[in-house]
Order: sequence, then C-alpha cells, then structure tokens
Amino acid sequence: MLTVDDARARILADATPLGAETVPLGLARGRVLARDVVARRTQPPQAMSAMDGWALRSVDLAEGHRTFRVNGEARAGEGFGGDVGPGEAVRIFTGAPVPPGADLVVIQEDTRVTGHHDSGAPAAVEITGERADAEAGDNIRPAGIDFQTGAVGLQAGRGLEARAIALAAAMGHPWLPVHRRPRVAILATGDELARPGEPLGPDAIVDAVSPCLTALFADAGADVVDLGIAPDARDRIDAQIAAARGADLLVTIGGASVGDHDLVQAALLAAGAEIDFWKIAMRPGKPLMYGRLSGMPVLGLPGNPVSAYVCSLLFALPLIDRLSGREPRDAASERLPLAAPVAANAMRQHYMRARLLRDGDGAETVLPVRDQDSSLLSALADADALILRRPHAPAAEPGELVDILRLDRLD
Ligand SMILES: Nc1nc2c(c(=O)[nH]1)N[C@H]1C(S)=C(S)[C@@H](COP(=O)(O)OP(=O)(O)OC[C@H]3O[C@@H](n4cnc5c(N)ncnc54)[C@H](O)[C@@H]3O)O[C@H]1N2
Ligand code: MOO
Repeated sequence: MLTVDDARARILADATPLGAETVPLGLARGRVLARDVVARRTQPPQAMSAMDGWALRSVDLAEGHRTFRVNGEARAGEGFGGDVGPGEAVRIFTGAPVPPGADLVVIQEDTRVTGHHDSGAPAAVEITGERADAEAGDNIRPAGIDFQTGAVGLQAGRGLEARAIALAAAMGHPWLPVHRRPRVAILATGDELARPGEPLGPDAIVDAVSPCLTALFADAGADVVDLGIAPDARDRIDAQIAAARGADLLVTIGGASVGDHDLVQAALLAAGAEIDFWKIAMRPGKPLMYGRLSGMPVLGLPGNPVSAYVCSLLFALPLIDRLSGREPRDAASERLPLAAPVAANAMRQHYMRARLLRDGDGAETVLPVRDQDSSLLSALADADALILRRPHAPAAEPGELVDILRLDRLD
C-alpha cells in the first residue's frame, strides 16, 4: 500500500496554481500574488520631516548660530515653496517636504520662539537644547528611502496579509493580480444521511462531514460548492458527479470502501475518471482515493467522519494551498512525552487522537484518547493533537517521546 508521504507527493505532483484574476485591495486579504508588485512611485517622493520642529542648515549650527530668522512654514501636503538661506529656519511638521537649502530638522522641544510677527506667526527661533551632536540629515527621511519607482515590493507567490496590502497600496496599486480561489465541490454519499436538523428515521445519521469540510476548505481560501447528499444509487451519484464539472477539485465523502453499496469509484470511472491510487497505509483513512476527471483532481474520502477529517488535513488542504498559489502546508510535527502507554503499531501510519496535558510547571505531555474508533466525533472535538505513529513503531511507555501534530495549527 502507498505510504502517506507518497500519496501526498502524488496528489501535489500534477497540481499547479490556478490562473490569475484582478481583485481590489479590499478583497485581497488571504489571496496569493500571481505577479510581482512593482512600485509605481517613489516613497517618500521627496525628503520629508520625521518630526515637528524647525528646518535649517547644519552648517549654521556648526558655525555656532543659535538664533534663526523664521521665513515660513512647511506642513504635510503643502511645502514651503522657497529655499532656506543662511541664518534662516522654516517651521516644519511631521510629513512635510523639507525645503531646499535645509538639511536638518531640530525638534521643537529643543527650541524656543523668541519673536513674533504682527500676525502672531513666529519671527525668530532660538535653539535651546544641546545641539553639539546635530548632523545633516537629522530627523529627515530622504527621498526614496522606503522604495523607489520600479522596485519589486512583493514577489509573485507572496500571501497577502494586511502589511503586504499596505505596501502594495503605498506603491500605487488599487487592485492586485492574484491566483483564483479554488472552487471545491463536496459530495456526500449514503442512503443513511440527512442534513443537520432534518427529521431522522431510526436508520439515519446526520451528515456531519460536509459542514466540517466546508469549514476547513473555506478557511483555506476555497469557494466551496456543496453538492448535497447523493443516495447509494449509481444514477444519483452519476448525476451529482456531472454537476461537479467546472470545479477545480471534487471531494467525495463515503462509498469509498469495498462494500456492495460503495459506488463512488465505479461512478467516477464511468464518468471517465482516471484513478491514480486507492487505499493507502494510513489509519484512519485507508480507503482514500485520488484521481482526475477531465483534468479536475478528485479526492474520494472515506465516510467515517474522523477519517474524512484527517485525510482532509493531510491531503485536501495542501492541495487547496497549491491550487491557490501557496506553498502546500506541511503537517510539521514536534515531539512530546507520552502520558500513557501506546501499543505497537501495525503497518498503517496511525494518526491517534490525543489530548495535551500541562503539569504544574507548564510542561506538556500527550494522552491518547481511549477509543480510537474513526466514527467518534466527540473524541475528535475533545482532541488537541494527533499522535503520529509510523508504520511498525514499537510499543511506547509513558515519558517516551512521540511525534505530534497540533490540531489548532492545522484546521
Ligand atoms: N470489509 C471492509 N470493510 C471496511 C473497510 C475494509 O477495508 N474492509 N474499511 C473500513 C474503513 S477503514 C473505513 S474508513 C470505512 C470507509 O468506508 P466508506 O468510505 O465506504 O464509507 P461509508 O461506508 O459510506 O461510511 C462509513 C461510515 O461513515 C458514515 N458516514 C458516511 N458519510 C458520512 C457523513 N457525510 N457524515 C457522517 N457520517 C458519515 C457511514 O454512515 C458509516 O458509518 O469502511 C470500513 N469498512
Ligand atoms: O481508515 Mo478507516 O478510516 O480506519 O476508519
């Protein structure tokens, strides 16, 4: 049987990022750039003051001048308009262009206005602070110090968080080229299934997996199309598979195993799908199936809810990442000591549901839940982590280190 790693590699091998579309900045959060973002402008466009104070010439200070004639004002959005000459100062505010001639801003806390015009505007200013260390450039942001026209600010493949959006905006881009969001169709199968809240017969259970996958996939950036529940009848499954056309990924739930009513694979084959693999060395999740239908990847998940969930974490989410233009997430593991013994593992890589315990010193240990049945949603909801047991791993005692995956980092 195929290993988990090989299955992941096969699924990702022929998946490529979807094409580009243009979205306004306000909708760009979480998307992935399809092309580099190049600055359309220089920032700051000219030298700007970083402080409120007085713009003057450093050479005057070096020559011992302490009192300056005030010849105007520069504010953010409106420069002074003239030059600063010897013995002159311009009142300046944070974000204002530094007038030509001035090469230094003295902060206002180090000064005192010593004379006023009739209008009340300052006429003279004295430097009161110790300015021995004043240097040309003090409190001035040079033109282009942030970025210059033509600079690549953000590279293709970059995920767009708030700070990347800020840079793109500052570079003069009201909209951005991003990879299209994957359209993911979900199809549940099974005569026994009903929607949450629907009246249930004695043989029925609620389709808990579709809402679970919808949440997982939407959070990963997919546009989810829920195709509903197909009963275990070929014509109905055929019809719903046909309805998936146009999606970028079809995920089926259930009907993947070997029972007489497990019809999904036959329906896919009849629709022209090529099955790449079926069944992998994994627990839960053995009957996982992967193939392509007219170029669209198809993941056939086992119906047991825990199996469908774990398979989604390990295979569907990385595939959605790749289609979205993102680096496929890897289930990075860490090692923690066991809080209870675990038995030797058989040939399937086992993802055991487990709880993280914290002792008085804050040290963590990991406790496998008692019943690892893949139908148990309450145990899954209680779990904080999966213990990763490699094929044929020997039994392990409390205190021994095991690999774990934290669920809050995955889902
Ligand atoms: N003889 C064998 N029987 C089974 C094998 C096997 O190798 N030989 N594999 C077992 C394993 S492992 C799994 S996992 C399941 C997978 O079965 P299917 O994918 O065919 O799924 P179903 O039979 O349709 O359902 C299994 C189970 O899950 C419930 N289910 C299905 N869909 C949903 C849903 N959307 N929400 C909630 N629960 C769902 C369904 O009622 C069944 O109880 O097969 C084993 N059998
Ligand atoms: O693989 Mo099944 O998913 O063990 O329950």
